[in-house]
Amino acid sequence: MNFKLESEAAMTQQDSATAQPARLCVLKFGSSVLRVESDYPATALEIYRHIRDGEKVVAVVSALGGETDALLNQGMRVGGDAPALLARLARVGELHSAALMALALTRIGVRACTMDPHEMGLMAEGAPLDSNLTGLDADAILAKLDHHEVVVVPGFTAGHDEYGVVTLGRGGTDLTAVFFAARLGAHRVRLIKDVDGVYTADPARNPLAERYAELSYGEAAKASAGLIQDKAIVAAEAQDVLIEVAAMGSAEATTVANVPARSALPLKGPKLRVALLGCGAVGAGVLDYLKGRPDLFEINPVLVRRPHLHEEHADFTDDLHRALGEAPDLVVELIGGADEAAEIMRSALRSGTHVVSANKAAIAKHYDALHACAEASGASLRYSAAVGGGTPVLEMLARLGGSAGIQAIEGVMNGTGNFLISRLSEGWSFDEAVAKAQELGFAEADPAADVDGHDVADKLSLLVREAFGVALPTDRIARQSLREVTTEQAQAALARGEVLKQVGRCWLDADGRVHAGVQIEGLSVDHPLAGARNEENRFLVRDAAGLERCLHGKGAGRWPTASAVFADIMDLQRGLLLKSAPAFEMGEAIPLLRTA
Ligand SMILES: NC(=O)c1ccc[n+]([C@@H]2O[C@H](COP(=O)([O-])OP(=O)(O)OC[C@H]3O[C@@H](n4cnc5c(N)ncnc54)[C@H](O)[C@@H]3O)[C@@H](O)[C@H]2O)c1
Ligand SMILES: N[C@@H](CCO)C(=O)O
Repeated sequence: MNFKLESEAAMTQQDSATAQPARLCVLKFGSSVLRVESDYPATALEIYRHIRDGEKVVAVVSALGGETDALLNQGMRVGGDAPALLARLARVGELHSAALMALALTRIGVRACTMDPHEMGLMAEGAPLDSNLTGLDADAILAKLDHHEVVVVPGFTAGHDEYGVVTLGRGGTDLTAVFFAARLGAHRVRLIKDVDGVYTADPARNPLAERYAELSYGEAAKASAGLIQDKAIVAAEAQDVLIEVAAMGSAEATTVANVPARSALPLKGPKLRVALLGCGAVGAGVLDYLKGRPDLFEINPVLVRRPHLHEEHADFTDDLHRALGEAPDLVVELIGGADEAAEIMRSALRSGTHVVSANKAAIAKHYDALHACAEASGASLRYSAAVGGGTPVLEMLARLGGSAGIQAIEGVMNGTGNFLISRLSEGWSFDEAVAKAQELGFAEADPAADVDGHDVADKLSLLVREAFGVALPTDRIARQSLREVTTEQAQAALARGEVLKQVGRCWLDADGRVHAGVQIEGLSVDHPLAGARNEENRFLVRDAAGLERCLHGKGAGRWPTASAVFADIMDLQRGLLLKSAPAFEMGEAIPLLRTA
């Protein structure tokens, strides 16, 4: 059987840049959320949420909490009061933070870079410690966004004709974010803080303080009392940039725009009780993320095979009934395997419990039964990580929907397989490479599923469902095993200017029939899939108009996969919260009285 598309050449030659440009979103993370080094992973998740929604992100970051003061104090101690030199020193905190943020994003498989002010043509005028932004080379940023999902920008600092570099005054990262939104045409900036909006008074000190849903720039300047930098509010009004003030992971925000003040209805729901089943490569990452939000989740004892191997025995169990507890709101299934896992998910869904899973084997095999149970009870079933790990390909298909008329999907969609081929071409033996993939947490419990193409076939079966709406069982998808690849073949391909790849492909033919297959192919080095390294996944999605979209990410491993699972959990949490307060969107226009 020939799996190649007739029009493959045309498909692969087309530049992904010809597809619809992604929406751009400017997010700002201040030192109220970047307090310590361990805050970077949670912040990376917040950015990932926007990428899943199909946006490109400019993430503007502050220094870690306390670092700017520490630098300024150090400067004063060592050399006294020389503003231009202090500005050079103080900005180091933001440069440091931007690099850490880009690294945290890379860990979960997001293509991120950071740029220094001189690389972005970011210029300011004024006093060295209190300058105002005047120029930006927007094309330089947009060019970076062609090949990255995120550009991380150090806030608070810019170049200066006289002083070389300067800072923008305390809270200056807000100003950087507003300026970038205006110059990049985003017209909206989301400032992520440790509060979920602007209140009539500091809610940490005054429990009677009320949150604004919306307020004008002038009101914001009065009410925010330093929460938003004053210069940033003035710049936003002048440049017609809408400001949102929001907490991490929140559905809510206070909007600052040219609108009258309006109060927000309280939006508080009970914590979700989570039953986590499995604490292996992926489950341990998800547990870490869940524990990071004790304000949102209560966790039942986690299901594992050998509780005594875990440090806190009491929090683990090998008893499924104990793990499920009385009535969890959500079951997170990460035990793997097709039938037992599917039975657990079916039973949960039947009783109205929401389910999040990464298990392509179970969902591909029991797709109809699982969805029928969810539909009957109204419970949600989410499985973003089942295809692509942290690469949000299912979300892309859902966004394109029926209207785009997807014609074909091809991809490198097994991290283990790609890792194996990469190692073989470096001269490793097959067994050494498999053992390493297992050690790194990429491989399935039985790595034969990765090696013989079964895992890719499960993923294709799910892609076919989501893209074409038809059933194509895994066992009807022909596949070629990686066992057929030798070190010599991998190296010979490289010598010919090709790379071997395990390619999964599904497509609609002219009669509307769906085909799919998995095969090992030599791709020329300039093929869009050829550059996928190690556990990376890449997908090419072509629609009826011939437009092609290329999606990159990490397809396997703890953090990319756990990030996708946790993003499903957070989407569900936000959805339930909004559902529990249907009046939220329609909060009344009530002028607020200051309570302090
Ligand atoms: N590892 C990845 O990179 C990755 C990526 C995407 C999707 N997935 C999917 O995520 C799921 C979990 O994968 P993983 O890599 O974490 O697997 P894993 O083997 O590392 O972890 C599974 C855990 O579940 C436990 N378990 C299995 N059956 C159990 C049972 N009956 N009772 C108690 N404990 C049980 C195992 O002991 C193990 O600790 C699988 O469905 C896999 O296909 C994994
Ligand atoms: N074993 C799978 C996990 C992600 O689905 C892989 O290597 O791609």
